[in-house]
Amino acid sequence: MATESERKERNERAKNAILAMKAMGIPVEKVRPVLKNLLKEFDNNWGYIEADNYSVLVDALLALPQTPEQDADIKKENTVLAEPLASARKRLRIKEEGHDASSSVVPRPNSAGETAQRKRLSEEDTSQQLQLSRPKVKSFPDSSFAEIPSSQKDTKSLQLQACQAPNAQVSRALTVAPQVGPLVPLAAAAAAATSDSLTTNRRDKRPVQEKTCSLVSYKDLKNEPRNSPLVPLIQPKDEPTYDAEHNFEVPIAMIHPRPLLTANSQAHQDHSRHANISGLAERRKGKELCEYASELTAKTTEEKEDDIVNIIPTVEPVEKSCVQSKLGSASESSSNISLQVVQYGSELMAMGGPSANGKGTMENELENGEPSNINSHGLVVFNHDQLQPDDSWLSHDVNDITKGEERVRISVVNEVNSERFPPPFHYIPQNLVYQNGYINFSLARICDEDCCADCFGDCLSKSIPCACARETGGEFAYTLDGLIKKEFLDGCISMNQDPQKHRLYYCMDCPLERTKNEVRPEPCKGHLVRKFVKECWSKCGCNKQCGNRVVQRGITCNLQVFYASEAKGWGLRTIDELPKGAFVCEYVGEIVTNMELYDRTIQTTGNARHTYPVLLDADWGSEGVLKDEEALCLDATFYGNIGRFVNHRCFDANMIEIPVEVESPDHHYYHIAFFTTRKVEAYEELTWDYGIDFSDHTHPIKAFHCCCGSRFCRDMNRPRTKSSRSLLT
Ligand SMILES: C[S@@+](CC[C@H](N)C(=O)[O-])C[C@H]1O[C@@H](n2cnc3c(N)ncnc32)[C@H](O)[C@@H]1O
Repeated sequence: MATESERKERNERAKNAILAMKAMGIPVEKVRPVLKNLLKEFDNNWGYIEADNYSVLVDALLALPQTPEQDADIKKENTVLAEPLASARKRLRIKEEGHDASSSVVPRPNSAGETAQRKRLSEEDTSQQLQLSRPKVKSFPDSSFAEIPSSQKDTKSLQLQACQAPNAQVSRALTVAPQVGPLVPLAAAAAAATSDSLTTNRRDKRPVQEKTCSLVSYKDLKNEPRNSPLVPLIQPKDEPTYDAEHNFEVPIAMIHPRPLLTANSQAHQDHSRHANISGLAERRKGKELCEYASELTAKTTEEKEDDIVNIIPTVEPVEKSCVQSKLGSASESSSNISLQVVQYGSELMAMGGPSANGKGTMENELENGEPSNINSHGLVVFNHDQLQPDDSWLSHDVNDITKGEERVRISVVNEVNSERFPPPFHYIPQNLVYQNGYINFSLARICDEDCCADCFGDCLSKSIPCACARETGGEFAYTLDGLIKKEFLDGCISMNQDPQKHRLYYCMDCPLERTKNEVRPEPCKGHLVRKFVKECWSKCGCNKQCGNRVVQRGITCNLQVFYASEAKGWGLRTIDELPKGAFVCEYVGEIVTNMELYDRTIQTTGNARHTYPVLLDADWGSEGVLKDEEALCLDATFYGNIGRFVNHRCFDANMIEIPVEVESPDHHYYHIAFFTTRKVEAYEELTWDYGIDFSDHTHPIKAFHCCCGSRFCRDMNRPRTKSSRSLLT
């Protein structure tokens, strides 16, 4: 048994080794298994490992495969560490024979601790940093945004771009971005835009003569089964529920190392930069580094060999069913190590192949708390996927896809197939201006009658509603329980389900049509005028806990990203039961102008998986002629929140999108907030109606075949089940 002081000393030495490697740009998780094996190999003799600035360790690490090809070669071996260990042993032998030939084997670190190879790496890093802040999408053939009439025909104001079904093998095409300039946070955009903003106009609207939209009642509704009166909403049939028992613990977040050796990944670059600027991420990394170090040394002793992986509990449990399904087959996974190459656009990236339970071994290990690949000596043999230098950027944190950006953790599970993570994107908790969108958050634009400067505490507790309730007819939209009021909610549901009963505005000069054809735009197809919720904000006197501040407080429900089905791909579900009218999350993305969206769309490849830009047109009708920079939408393809995982359900979705005004009285910009349309069971999938017109065959981009499972499904070409066929007859 090691004494306490020996253990401490080992911890210290392991930490130093890891830090030394980290300083050279080698991530912790790459160092860990190699160091572990070296210690085993050298009978815990640290002297060998520390000699010559850890030269044995450096050599072993540099001998690891750096490319998928090398990887594939070494894959023939049973253990990927065989070669580095052999090389380390050879070095040691040479050393013991008195010939330090390290420089002829691998270039030694120079005084700055940098080998030629590492120097090349850091040069690559720098050149990547000089590239762009956002990825470019390849072109969608014939993908004119202008030709997106589906939601218009459906009378919903959400403009959705079709994207490829997620079960397609080739997903999105993230490549190096065009030089479009940095993202501008909303506050910065606002600051830059305040010079002309001093106005007391309630909405900063244009003069009356500019008003060019006229109120026209909606006719010409096509073919949808929406004439039916409001029907009681039904339980979705395709959304699994689980016997939830919250008594399992999951390991702490995976570390996201500084990426190495990526040839062409802009998203990779962004990912690491994003992680670096996050104080929380840094703190986590520091914590994990120490944990890795102590875990490593603790496990190199005889007495700990059987206990290779520590389970570090986190605060968030996952449901029993998920974990149980993995536990069942974890032990089989060690024999099933394969390399799967997945194409992302033009880039080939190696990803961990599935284990017997359909999951990567690392994932099994992390989630089960069991090392999935322990050899006869009790050593952890890391699979290729765990050692791939360039797949780290692909990895979402399965324990918290938000990476600490939200108040709650949101885990990722896949109980269906071996897809480990959703495609990469940057998690942002709030909308960010991409570039040209004009958004002005100046206090001066909010006049006194548009806020409740004299309020104190909680506006909802007052007998007379404050000024902020005026937008919603003098009554607050929220109940004391923080739910959206039934009448308000039912009004919104009815607008979606029965649009013909509601007003449509037709722009004289529609921004959407302008993007399609600037010279000769087609007539406006019409926009629904939606009801807004107005929340109290910073110019109000109430406090942050005021009941009229719900959306701005962010996500509070326990949610989970899960693999919904092969047909639909990833989805979002609630872990707890939710009452009707509960705020779930916002749809967050980059705020782009319709012109910018159009440019993006025409750069997108035909087979890219594209998330759905959502048009912010809820108040276009009352705004006169909108300038390009005022006609906005949200694109969550590259930057988004969990809202991007919400799948579509025709007609009776359990969530609805409601426009919420928070910082700006200007309804060009607002928040799109999802509220439940009914009680939602624990582990039920959360869905919303995208408003797609599946019968619109003139659309240049084919919509997915809807597998929503609703008896009101509008997609006549959907894959039919027996029961849905019988419903039609
Ligand atoms: C906004 S994304 C939703 C998240 C997506 N499932 C994923 O894996 O990232 C929209 C895409 O999800 C898929 N999808 C959403 N709802 C669907 C449905 N009812 N039936 C089939 N596919 C659906 C389609 O591929 C669609 O293009």
